Amino acid sequence: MKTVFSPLHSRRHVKTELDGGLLIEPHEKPSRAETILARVKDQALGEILEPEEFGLEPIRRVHTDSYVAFLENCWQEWLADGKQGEAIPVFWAGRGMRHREPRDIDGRLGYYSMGADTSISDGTWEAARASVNVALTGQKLVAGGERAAFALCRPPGHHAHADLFGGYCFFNNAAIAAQAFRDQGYERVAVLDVDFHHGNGTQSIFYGRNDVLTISLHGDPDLVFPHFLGFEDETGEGDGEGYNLNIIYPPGTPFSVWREGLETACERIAGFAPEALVVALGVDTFEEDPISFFKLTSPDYLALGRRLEQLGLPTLFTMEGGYDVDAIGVNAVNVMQGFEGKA
Ligand SMILES: NCCCCCC(=O)NO
Ligand SMILES: [Mg+2]
Ligand SMILES: [Zn+2]
Repeated sequence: MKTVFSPLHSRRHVKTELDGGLLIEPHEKPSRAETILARVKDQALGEILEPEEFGLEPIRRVHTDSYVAFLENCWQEWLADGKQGEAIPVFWAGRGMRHREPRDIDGRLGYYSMGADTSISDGTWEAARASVNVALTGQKLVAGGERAAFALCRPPGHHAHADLFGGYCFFNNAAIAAQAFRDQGYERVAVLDVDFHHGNGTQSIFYGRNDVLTISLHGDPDLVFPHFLGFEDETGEGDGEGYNLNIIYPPGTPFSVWREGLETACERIAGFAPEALVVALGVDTFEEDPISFFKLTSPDYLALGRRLEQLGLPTLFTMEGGYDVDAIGVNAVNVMQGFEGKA
């Protein structure tokens, strides 16, 4: 299987993450991608390619122009406002307030975000753009005939809405790739999110549509991020009614239980009969993940990959979460090797 990787991921190098009232070293750190890349090489998974440049048009097929412009200029606006630290949203429109775009950078940061966990600094824009190019290069490989490709995306994307960043995400790499398939004539595309967290961004982007089926297995949002979306009664709206599926599990869920949800998801995908599959691959479902509460083990990711291959679909994997850096390489590459038949 080919892997797409961009050294530009390292331009995303924020030093802070607001967590528990402290500014901690971000969980979403450069070593995540480097560790996965090292495992890809160690396992000789296949050729490693740098991404092509696809420009802003594919991004604008999913994200609003104003949001794209905000992300491009945010850091400079923050500096121009005389701020000393990294850009962190702190003000949002609460209930009864107005959802309008302010001119002040503090207001704009809140207007375009869903939380304060995702600091911005120089290079965030470049890294987020490169991550989209990684996903789109993987999509091009699959559209060009590869059975599957691994888009080693960093920063991740599945929490990003059309005009919201957060959960360490800026551009929704999986959604942009799914839309690229659609724009290239694929009638139906499925996005399966196996990250521990709900793919709220992906859900929201396609919520009213029946050409892209969105499914996510995740920890109960009553207990974890994104907190305010991802419940099982969210099944789509309008033409999209029935084309969104959320499968929720409690703390301590092992693979033996989680795989039942995977089976439900696979059956729904088979019934939808898509022409391509995008897998938003987070491995924060791992038993040792520092911010999650499922109990998957490293061999389980081999079984996950094998099950996904049995769908028989052209498949693009976009890297999402996973924060046990010691294990992230084995776990992510196990999915690819399981897909390719490794026991
Ligand atoms: N800081 C709150 C948790 C952010 C979730 C990040 C993630 O892994 N999403 O898939
Ligand atoms: Mg998920
Ligand atoms: Zn996650």
